[in-house]
Amino acid sequence: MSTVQKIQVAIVGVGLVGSELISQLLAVTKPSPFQIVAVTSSKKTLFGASLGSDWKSSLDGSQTKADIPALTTHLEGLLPNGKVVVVDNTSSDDIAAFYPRWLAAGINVVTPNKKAFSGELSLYEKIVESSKASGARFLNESTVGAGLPIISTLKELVITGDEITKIEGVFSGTMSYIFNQYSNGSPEGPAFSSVVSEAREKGYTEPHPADDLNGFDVARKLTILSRTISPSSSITSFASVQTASLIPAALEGIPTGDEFIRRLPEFDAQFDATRKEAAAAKEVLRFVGVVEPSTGTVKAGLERYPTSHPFATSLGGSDNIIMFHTKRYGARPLIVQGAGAGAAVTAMGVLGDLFKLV
Ligand SMILES: NC(=O)C1=CN([C@@H]2O[C@H](COP(=O)(O)OP(=O)(O)OC[C@H]3O[C@@H](n4cnc5c(N)ncnc54)[C@H](OP(=O)(O)O)[C@@H]3O)[C@@H](O)[C@H]2O)C=CC1
Ligand SMILES: N[C@@H](CC=O)C(=O)O
Ligand code: NA
Repeated sequence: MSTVQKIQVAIVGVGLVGSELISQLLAVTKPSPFQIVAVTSSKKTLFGASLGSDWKSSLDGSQTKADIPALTTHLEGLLPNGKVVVVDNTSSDDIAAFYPRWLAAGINVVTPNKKAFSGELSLYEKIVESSKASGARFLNESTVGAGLPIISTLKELVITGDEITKIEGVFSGTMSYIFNQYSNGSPEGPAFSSVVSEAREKGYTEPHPADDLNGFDVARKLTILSRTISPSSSITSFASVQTASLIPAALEGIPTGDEFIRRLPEFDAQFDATRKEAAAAKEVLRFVGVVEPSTGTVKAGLERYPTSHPFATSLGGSDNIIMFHTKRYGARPLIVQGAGAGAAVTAMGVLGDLFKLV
């Protein structure tokens, strides 16, 4: 009788999403197709195939320092036993830079980290080439819309020959939460800084919330979508996306999220004036993104919508709403909506990608 080989999973990054992913992996119905072979924080690594719910204390007690090149060598040694996958749950450029090496070696990559797919085109091209050469896959569903089926839907539209005319929507769970709370047509409401803090406490923001408020997180998602439509998309990096930042000039470049959040209340009056202006016109504020391949338009910014518009009436919590306008779907776009941030839904998207390797 042949034994089914388990997929050997190495987890890099055990913050909100990484910890939740481990919980979801440990809860997969037995016999699980997965075996966790390594867990790495920014400081330590734990090797071993018998991780249980006490993995955090085991990792804390590990004497093995975090060392990605050493982890890579270890994983290469496991390839003869069956498929190996690295799950990158960091937001690190340094970890993203390892993807071409992993893929070239035959190690699959699954990740919610947007950096590799939205940064310099040369890194993205190396990733695509390395994957093609070895057959190892990179899967990144949770990079856009967290667990919502955005990347998989787009890939299916493209591969079946539909023509994407426009993708538009609310792509940031943080921005969605902030403006759903902050701007509902009334001139009064909570302070801007307080809703930003709430979004952070709920686990929606990037490790540094400025990466959400400057629009870069949305610009990265739009870059990923553009490259998914066409790997030869002309976007050289997310930095070339037309993006309107919400960060007051005096708060640019603040190194830590804590200090950024502490100083934000200084600018509440400025944001309040924008809310009042919108309310006076019976409009709400929403941070939206657009990709229009035919014109090469890729842009993200704060827009005003009538209080009757679906962006005003149908969004709650951290909802994303993404509308795919295509030739086949004609005048009525294909719409995907739901929570677009948070540990549970993001880890679910990552786990869903892992199942695609089974
Ligand atoms: N939260 C969400 O709703 C969503 C998140 N994502 C993406 O998921 C990823 C993780 O987000 P989240 O869990 O919220 O962020 P966290 O900040 O909670 O977790 C990130 C973790 O990565 C660790 N880390 C950083 N560098 C390294 C390294 N070199 N080696 C190993 N570990 C490292 C950090 O450790 P340390 O603290 O020690 O530096 C931290 O624990 C990000 O890329 C984010 O953009 C995507 C969709 C939604
Ligand atoms: N910070 C991001 C997390 C998901 O990508 C967001 O708010 O959407
Ligand atoms: Na998604």
